[in-house]
Amino acid sequence: MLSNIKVYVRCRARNEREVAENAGVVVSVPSREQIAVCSGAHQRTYAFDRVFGSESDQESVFETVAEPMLAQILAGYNCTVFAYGQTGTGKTHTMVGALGADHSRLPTDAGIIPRSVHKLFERLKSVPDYSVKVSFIELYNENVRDLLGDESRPLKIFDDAGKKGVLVQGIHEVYVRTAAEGLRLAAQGCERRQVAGTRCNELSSRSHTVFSITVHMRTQDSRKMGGEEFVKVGKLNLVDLGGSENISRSGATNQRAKEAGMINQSLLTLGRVINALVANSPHIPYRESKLTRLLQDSLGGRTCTSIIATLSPAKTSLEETLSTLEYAHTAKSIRNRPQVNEVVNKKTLISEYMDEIERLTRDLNAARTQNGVYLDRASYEQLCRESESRRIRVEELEARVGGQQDRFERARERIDALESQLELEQAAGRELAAQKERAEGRLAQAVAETKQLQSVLRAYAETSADAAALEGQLCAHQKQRGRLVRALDANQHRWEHTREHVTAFAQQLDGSLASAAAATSRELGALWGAIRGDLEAVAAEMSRLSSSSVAQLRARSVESRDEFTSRLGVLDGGVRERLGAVERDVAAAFQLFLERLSADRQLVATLREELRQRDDQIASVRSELKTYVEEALAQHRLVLDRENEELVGLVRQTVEQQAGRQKAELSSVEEHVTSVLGAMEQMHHTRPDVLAQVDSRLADDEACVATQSGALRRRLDGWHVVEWEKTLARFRDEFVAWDDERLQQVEDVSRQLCENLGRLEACVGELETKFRSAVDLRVLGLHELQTQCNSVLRNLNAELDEALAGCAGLEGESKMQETQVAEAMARCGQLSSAVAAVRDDLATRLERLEKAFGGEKALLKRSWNDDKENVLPARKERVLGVKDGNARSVM
Ligand SMILES: Nc1ncnc2c1ncn2[C@@H]1O[C@H](COP(=O)(O)OP(=O)(O)OP(=O)(O)O)[C@@H](O)[C@H]1O
Repeated sequence: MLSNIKVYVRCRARNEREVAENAGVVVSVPSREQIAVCSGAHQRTYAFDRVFGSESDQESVFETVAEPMLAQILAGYNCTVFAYGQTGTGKTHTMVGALGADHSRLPTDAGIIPRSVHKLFERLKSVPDYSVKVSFIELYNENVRDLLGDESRPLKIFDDAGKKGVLVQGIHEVYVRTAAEGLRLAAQGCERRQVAGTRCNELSSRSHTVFSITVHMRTQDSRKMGGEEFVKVGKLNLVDLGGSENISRSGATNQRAKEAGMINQSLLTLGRVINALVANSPHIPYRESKLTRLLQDSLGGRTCTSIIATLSPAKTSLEETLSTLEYAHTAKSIRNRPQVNEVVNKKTLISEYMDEIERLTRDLNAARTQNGVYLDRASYEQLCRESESRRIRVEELEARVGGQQDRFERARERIDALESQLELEQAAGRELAAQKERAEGRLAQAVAETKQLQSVLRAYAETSADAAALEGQLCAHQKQRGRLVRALDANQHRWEHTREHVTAFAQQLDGSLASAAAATSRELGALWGAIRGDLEAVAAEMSRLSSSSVAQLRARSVESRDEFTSRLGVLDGGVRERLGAVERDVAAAFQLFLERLSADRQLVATLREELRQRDDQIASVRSELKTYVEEALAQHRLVLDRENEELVGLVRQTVEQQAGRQKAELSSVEEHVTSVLGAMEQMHHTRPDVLAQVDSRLADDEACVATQSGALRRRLDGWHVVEWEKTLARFRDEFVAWDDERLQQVEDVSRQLCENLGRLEACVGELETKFRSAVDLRVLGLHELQTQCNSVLRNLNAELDEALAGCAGLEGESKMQETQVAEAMARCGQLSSAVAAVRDDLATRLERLEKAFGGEKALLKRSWNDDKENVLPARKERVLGVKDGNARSVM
């Protein structure tokens, strides 16, 4: 039945290079079966069996493309999946993907090959008897190379006329019993594959590869086959084509350009084959390239085929994308005629065995007729293949040992890295310890300062009694000072009073003087009136009297004058007396005032002296207090120094103890590392021994083979053919058993090595964990210490703040007291200067009064003397003249 080959498209997301180039996206997936490409203003849409966008994962691709094929393989069909596309679009990712280190499990990114192997073995669980073999070849520069066998020998492709297919001569097909084995071989083949970095792909495949899985299944179908047993064969070819590459764009040169040229050439032929198939051309150019020869059966043949075309969405790959889509679209029209492979029944098998016996008989005859061991070509080739297989096995084991050596090296490198990390950690630890020491130093300093402050506070507290006493003294002095100030105030009062008194006295004096002057002028007026009356009476009498009586009158006048003189004398005496009394009063008042003044002066001097004494006392108390505090501070500083030293010693001791502990831990870790390194070294040294052991075992094997073949040769002489057949069969069995045993031994050695490595890795892991936990523990310890230090520092700071606040309060109080004292002193000074000013003012006023009084007294005296000397005689003369005139007129 004809069926079209299935074509799928997978478009990945933009890769890093395309993102860096800011390449636009020209591909979109409108539906599960369609893909659209924008080419300028045009958009082209292509339909396929399924389109996978960038979001689709490996599992969905496998489930859609490859999983359905597994059922067909188990039904006895040949199936092929191949990936086609521009370089770097994800062919290898789709076909191989991730293989992982543990081949018994599938990584998430596992591609079609590993998933097919796993799924196949899962499905085969229901098949009673089966065998699975895999092969892996690559087509590199038009040479077929065996990726599981000898790569250096190119394989030949020839047509298998009987089976109507293409055979690869000498291909190494390895039987696998588990999926893990299949994956291991796939990984081994991938490692051997030709890859190189190009501008488009860092790990570009430079070849086409075919990974084939062949399944033989023994089944029994009573209905169809008449109960006969038969063997069914199915085959899955998984092809990862090399990427088509625009050499001018990829910038490939030399070897890379040659590889790209070869890949492009074979892909071109593939395209021509596809076109010819689609066009139903009578000639299909399969033989034009080895690729098309290998894929001959998959393209237009009896195989179920699927193609996955891979694309980049970037605008920069538009040309290649369109070309790939055209290619894939054309391939959709290829029609295959899938057929079940021929089943092999028992008869066929017997006839195959007969052929084998015949071949062996030919060997026997050849051995009989010639000296030495002679085999026919097929047996020889079989033996060669077996020997080659053993050689490959040895190579594999060597590679495994090499791999293990690499792992050893890596483990050693890890240990080196761990050691250097350890050193770094140690340095970091040292740095941390130094930091801790510094922090502790700061802490110690803070503690010392705090203690100092505390001791100062204690000193304050301890000396509080003395300070209180001193404060009491200070208070007493201040009270005394207050008293003095009050006394000064009282004194000022008294001064005020005295001043008022002096003013009143001066006014009184003024009044007395004024009344004395008024009395004197009154008396003088009365005297003058009396004299005038007398003179007028004398003049009247003189005018009446005769001149005779002039003498009489003259006598009377003399009498009057005498009387007047005596009356004047009386008046003078009275005035003098009054003036003397005033003078006495003034002198007494002055005396009193001076006495009071001197008493006040004395009082002021006493007060001043007292004030000075108080000030001296305050100063002495203050200096005493200062000395006391200084002494207390010095004492406490000594105590603090001692405590500080003790604390530093304690901290140092703790740090040393901790450092010792850490050192011990580190040295134990180092010892552990050294022991592990020693063990590794030992293993490293014993590795050649193990290899030598393997070699010697192999040599033994070879010797054994030689012995066996000698024995065989000896036995062959004279043996009957039937016996020979039996012996040969036995020998084969023995050989297989012996070979298995040897392989087992080698595998044991290898397992042992693996176990050692595992132990070593566990040891390294343990060491690493231990080291990490030690480091973590240390870091934790340091963190705790830091937290403790921080909290202690915080507490100390709080205490310090409190202490400082207390000190500030005390200082404030003391300053306030000092200010009060200073203010009081300033007030005293002001008062004393005010007192001095008042005193000076009073003295000036007294002086001025004295001067005024003295001037007035002198003026009064002068005017009195003047009057007495000038005015009174003139008046007297005038009176006498008037008296004389009167007397004359009388006469
Ligand atoms: N669908 C995808 N999802 C995630 N990564 C992808 C996808 N397709 C390709 N890649 C990544 O792109 C890079 C190139 O892919 P890959 O090697 O499979 O390309 P290629 O077509 O095989 O190239 P070449 O032809 O040069 O060998 C790889 O790193 C691969 O992991």
